[in-house]
Amino acid sequence: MLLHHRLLPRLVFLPSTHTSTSASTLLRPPRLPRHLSLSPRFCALSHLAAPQTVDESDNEGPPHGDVQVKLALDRLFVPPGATVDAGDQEAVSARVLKGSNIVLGPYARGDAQVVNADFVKSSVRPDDCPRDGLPEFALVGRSNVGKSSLLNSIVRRKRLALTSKKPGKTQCINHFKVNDSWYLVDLPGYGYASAPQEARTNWDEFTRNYFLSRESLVSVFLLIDASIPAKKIDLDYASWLGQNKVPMTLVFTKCDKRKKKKNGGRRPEENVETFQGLIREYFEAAPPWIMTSSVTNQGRDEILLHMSQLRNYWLKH
Ligand SMILES: Nc1nc2c(ncn2[C@@H]2O[C@H](COP(=O)(O)OP(=O)(O)OP(=O)(O)O)[C@@H](O)[C@H]2O)c(=O)[nH]1
Ligand SMILES: [Mg+2]
Repeated sequence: MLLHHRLLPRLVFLPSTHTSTSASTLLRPPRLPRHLSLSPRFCALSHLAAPQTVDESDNEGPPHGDVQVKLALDRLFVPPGATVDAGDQEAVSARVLKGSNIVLGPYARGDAQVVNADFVKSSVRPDDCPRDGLPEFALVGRSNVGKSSLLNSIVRRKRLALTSKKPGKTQCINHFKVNDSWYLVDLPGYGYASAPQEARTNWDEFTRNYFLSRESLVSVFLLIDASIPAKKIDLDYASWLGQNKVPMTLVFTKCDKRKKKKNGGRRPEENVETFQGLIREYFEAAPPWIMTSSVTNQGRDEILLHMSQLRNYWLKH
């Protein structure tokens, strides 16, 4: 079993019981086999979250009283080691990171600042990646979604990772070491329509092999462009990560883009809400998500705190 699977308790898929609407049918990821629903290993950690009921009655009538508390808590990501008291919603909401559903737990400590960051190497095969076993986070998403820009924003450097207006800029698995103790990994994007089919498939396979084989991978950060409506390819990617039990955080990018007309008439917050609604149908519990902008640095400190708690938990277990 890969070490990083220990961070999975809240990222288990659930086959959807909802009836389809026309919008969600268009974007619906493939149905998941039943055996991927909650396993005993994950149940052992279910005290971390309020219990969830998934029968059809959940859809009947407006939530009220205890039910409302329960539904709200179900939408939070409660990190390993944290407990949530369903009767103390105020205390819980004080621990939720701004622009996210991520609750700050006991593993978030004072190591969430970037002191130094260096490019280490580009690898063309998962086997070529650094072998020092330090924990790492991989940034993946459609070409041009802003992976390299987010990396630069996180480490407060303008050009540590190369960015471009043209999709397809990043090639290979690029490792950047932060504070001499953990890695940020910049990856090639998926879904670049102008790339030759063969090259596109190879990069995709290459990235997915890395996710499946890399023992020091703490979590994948799947970037979604919040300035445009939800794309099926992103839901499919999230679905694939879930089916393969790869821990993930959804990172919404370009949240500074507010020109309604240019962005199909919808604000980033609306696109984020829609994406979450679609993804909720397939997860037993909400995956962690966070809103960011590499232009305003929105979400930068919050991402660092989230990474810190995941890393500290990973190192201790
Ligand atoms: N407004 C805005 N633009 C952004 C943001 N992040 C990235 N961009 C722009 O989006 C374009 C692509 O950014 P990159 O960081 O190169 O994207 P990438 O995902 O690394 O792309 P590939 O390496 O080609 O897969 C660049 O023109 C960036 O300036 C953001 O948060 N807000
Ligand atoms: Mg890039």
